[in-house]
Amino acid sequence: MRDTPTSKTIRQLSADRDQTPAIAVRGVVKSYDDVRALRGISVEIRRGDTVALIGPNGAGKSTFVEILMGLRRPDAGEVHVLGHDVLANPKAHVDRIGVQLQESRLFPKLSVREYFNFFSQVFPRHVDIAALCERMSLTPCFDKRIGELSGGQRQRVALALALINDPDIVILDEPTVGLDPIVRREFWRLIRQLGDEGKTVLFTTHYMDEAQALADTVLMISNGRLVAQGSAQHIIDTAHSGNLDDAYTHFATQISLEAA
Ligand SMILES: Nc1ncnc2c1ncn2[C@@H]1O[C@H](COP(=O)(O)OP(=O)(O)OP(=O)(O)O)[C@@H](O)[C@H]1O
Repeated sequence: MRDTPTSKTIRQLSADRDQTPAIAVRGVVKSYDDVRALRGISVEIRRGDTVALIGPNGAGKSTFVEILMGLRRPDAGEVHVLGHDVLANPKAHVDRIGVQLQESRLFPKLSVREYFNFFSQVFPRHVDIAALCERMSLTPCFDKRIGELSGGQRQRVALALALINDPDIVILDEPTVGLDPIVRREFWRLIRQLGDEGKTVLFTTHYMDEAQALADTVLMISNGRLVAQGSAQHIIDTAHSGNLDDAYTHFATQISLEAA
């Protein structure tokens, strides 16, 4: 007799699938000619976690994120995103990821409406545009050009575009850079909401207070290596420092001295 799955086994299968890490990376190495950008990164990120990726300029953060997105191929290692083997099929996961570009990369002459229309055509599954605009407080600027908006509004457009396909993983590149303290806090609220909705959020930042305030897990990359990972408090305790700023300096300096 053919084995038909019961509803229990289907539920179990779906529960098992949900336990697949959002991101699982093992032994990832990447060089650009003689520059060793990543020197063996291994990390697992649980679904629904908010993760801050921090590290000095040139540490390898962008290379790491680009590999997760399937835009760059590592020289060695394994990369799984939402259970998909990214190296075997770099496109299988792309419609489940949302990426916030730096607002400065948006074309100033296009309107918010044109951007939203374009992005919603790109993705077969997308959220209700009017509701997304409302949530991002962009309804009054819907027909304005990007060049007419304030920095905070442009950044909200960039975040909204990352959410258009209702992604499971949201990647944010320095989401609050250049924003005033009030708008920055507003962004923190929006990012927390994404976590509350069960989305996995991975953001890069140079602001330690931001990493501390938002992240369940902080990944600290220095010179192509993952030098610390865990909650902000765990990293602070490991470095025997009083705050994340000092812990960051501690680990980054340690690695620079080892590399010298
Ligand atoms: N396309 C490339 N060709 C050659 N070298 C590169 C390329 N992209 C990055 N690199 C080098 O690889 C190293 C890691 O760069 P990466 O951009 O990943 O670091 P980052 O942590 O994102 O830096 P930043 O915070 O400045 O954006 C750096 O030494 C950088 O100069």
